[in-house]
Amino acid sequence: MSAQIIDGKAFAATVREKVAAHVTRIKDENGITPGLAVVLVGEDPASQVYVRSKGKQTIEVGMNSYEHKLDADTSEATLLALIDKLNNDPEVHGILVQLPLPGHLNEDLVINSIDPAKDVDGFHISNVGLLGTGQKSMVPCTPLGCLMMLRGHLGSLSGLDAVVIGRSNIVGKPMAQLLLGDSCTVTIAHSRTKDLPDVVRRADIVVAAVGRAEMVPGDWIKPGATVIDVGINRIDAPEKGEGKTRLVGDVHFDSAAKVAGAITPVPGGVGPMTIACLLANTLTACCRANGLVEPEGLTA
Ligand SMILES: Nc1nc2c(c(=O)[nH]1)N[C@@H](CN(C=O)c1ccc(C(=O)N[C@@H](CCC(=O)O)C(=O)O)cc1)CN2
Repeated sequence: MSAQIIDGKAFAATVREKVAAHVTRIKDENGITPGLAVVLVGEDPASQVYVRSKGKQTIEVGMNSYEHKLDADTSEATLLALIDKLNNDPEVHGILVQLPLPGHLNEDLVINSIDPAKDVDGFHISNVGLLGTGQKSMVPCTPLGCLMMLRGHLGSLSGLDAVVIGRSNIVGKPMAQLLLGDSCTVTIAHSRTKDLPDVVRRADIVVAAVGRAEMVPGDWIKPGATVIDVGINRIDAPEKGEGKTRLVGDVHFDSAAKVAGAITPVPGGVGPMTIACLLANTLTACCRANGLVEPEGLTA
């Protein structure tokens, strides 16, 4: 293995430290405590873990955490009424509805009912439009975390060839916008892209966000490229014992690490940055709502 490992846990710890320091300052100087409301509908086990972790980390950086756990059969009207209440609560600066939602709920409708200024996920159509036009917005947490790690590792991204594999609204599209904002030449590749291996081989930066275990092998990677693996896929691991599983990314780590200049691991890469950036976004939303100076280096 020759690639440098980009340690997402260490990056996330630094982000949380910066957030905590700024939270202390605005509490002391302005008497304001940022508050994050997280809404979970249903009992999806992974979502329960993420929501618990979000609540714990919110409190650890000194912010207020408000958790709303609703039954899986909650009606759309009930969920929208809760969001309306949170939109109008001055103690709540950030609102997040954990995804995925149960199938009977219209995800777009729910997300677009959140006050864009409190939309710490950056999924509201207003924030999508602001980001796409290079204006100040709330930036989706996972792509923001990827950008912070790329900047931290490479310094300037200007002029680099970047390929984003995956075109989801949550990761692929906003990631491409952020890379463009940092003056990369950006290609968005997806399941219909012709000659995907050749497209990836041209890239100085590869962001893999397709959700297919180990889909990108090392021989697709340009020597020295920086590889950011967004995928979190659970696969069988018979080598660990019967019925055991392990997490892998969208990139085949062992072969890619032999060629890349740097690579994020799974777990311990992009994932921890997602929650750290949620805390950063909540702080940013609080500062904007109160006309306070925004913390430096915590947004795009
Ligand atoms: N409203 C939202 N819903 C979802 C988002 C989101 O950003 N906003 N992202 C994902 C889930 N997610 C946060 O919500 C998330 C996923 C993974 C991790 C993480 O730290 N992963 C670890 C591995 C965890 C494990 O062992 O299973 C890692 O990669 O090291 C954090 C947050 C979907 N929903």
